[in-house]
Amino acid sequence: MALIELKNLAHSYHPHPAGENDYALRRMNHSWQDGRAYALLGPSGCGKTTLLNIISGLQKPSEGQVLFDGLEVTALPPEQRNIAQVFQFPVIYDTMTVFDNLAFPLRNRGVAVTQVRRRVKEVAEMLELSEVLNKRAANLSADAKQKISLGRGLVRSDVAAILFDEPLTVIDPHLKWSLRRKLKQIHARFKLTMVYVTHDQLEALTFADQVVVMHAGQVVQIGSPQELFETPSHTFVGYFIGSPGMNIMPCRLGVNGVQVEGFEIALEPRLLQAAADAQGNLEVGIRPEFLQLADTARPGGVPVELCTVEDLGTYRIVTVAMGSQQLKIKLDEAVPLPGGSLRVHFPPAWTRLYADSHLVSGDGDE
Ligand SMILES: Nc1ncnc2c1ncn2[C@@H]1O[C@H](COP(=O)(O)OP(=O)(O)OP(=O)(O)O)[C@@H](O)[C@H]1O
Repeated sequence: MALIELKNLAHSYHPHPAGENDYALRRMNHSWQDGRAYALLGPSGCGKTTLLNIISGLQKPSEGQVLFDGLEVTALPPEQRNIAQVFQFPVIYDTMTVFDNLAFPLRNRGVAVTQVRRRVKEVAEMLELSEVLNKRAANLSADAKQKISLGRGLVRSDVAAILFDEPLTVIDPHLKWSLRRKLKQIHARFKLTMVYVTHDQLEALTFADQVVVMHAGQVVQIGSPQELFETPSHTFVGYFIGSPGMNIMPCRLGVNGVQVEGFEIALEPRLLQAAADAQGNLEVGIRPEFLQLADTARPGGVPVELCTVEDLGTYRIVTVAMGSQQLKIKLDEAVPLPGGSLRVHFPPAWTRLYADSHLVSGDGDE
């Protein structure tokens, strides 16, 4: 498995790009660690497939380099990159048995018969294909065929990386859940370098230990699911991750924090100085999970009007109006909805500040 480095990488499908908007991928520099599972997550058209194809060699970037373990592979085709790929739709040999399909990538490389058998059995067991190993692939369901495709991707242990392009698209929703978990277990067991493209946040957050969030041809954050949730480094990550997404409101600097429509929202003291130095349009952000709703008996907070309460089983989404702004609050079903006049409290530890969409950090590294 390999360390993947992207150096000054950019790609435009235009022969003569005139400006940033002509780039499907804007200039980026990243190192993706050996043995980790990365998910490329973002909405349609943000450049995920372009980036995956550049890593696999299906697409040559118009600028920059791709390195595997320090060796440049930018101009090499996929077959010379020692990678495995799994696509949206099954790529298998219908006339072969499941065993022969799984064995194919190993036999192709002259792996010894006993080793082929051992590895095929191991992968088949993990993907629950053991029962059908001797059946012809042609007679199986679409789900089973895609599992074979996944197995063919996972069967070699000597590949630099395994690249997945929305591999669970054709899978039945019920099975999707178990396959996502399986892939995670397989990763934990074999420590494979995996890059997985998806537009589904649940898929990315369950599968990956590092999620690469993309927006308009740029990587806006690489982090663990927890980091993306707790400290989105870009407002796009705040909106895109979480359900509902982060509450984000325009604000200006106040005395002990920021002001939104004349109401003061406190910031942590270490963030205050950075806030004073920040340039650009300021916005304050907080996740619906961290806002607290109270009645007037609790001192402090910002007065709000109740708009709607959506009951979603184990929790409720409460929408309140704070002046002309609307805020979403996620309340556990066990927490009673306060009555009378309502106030919302913004815990400073969970209140984030953004300048021109980028996180203002109070850690002195901004
Ligand atoms: N072969 C191509 N020629 C010209 N433009 C392209 C080509 N392939 C992709 N694009 C454009 O590049 C941008 C990024 O596309 P890409 O397919 O990489 O995004 P994506 O995030 O994978 O989206 P999706 O999930 O819809 O596949 C889009 O604006 C797309 O229209």
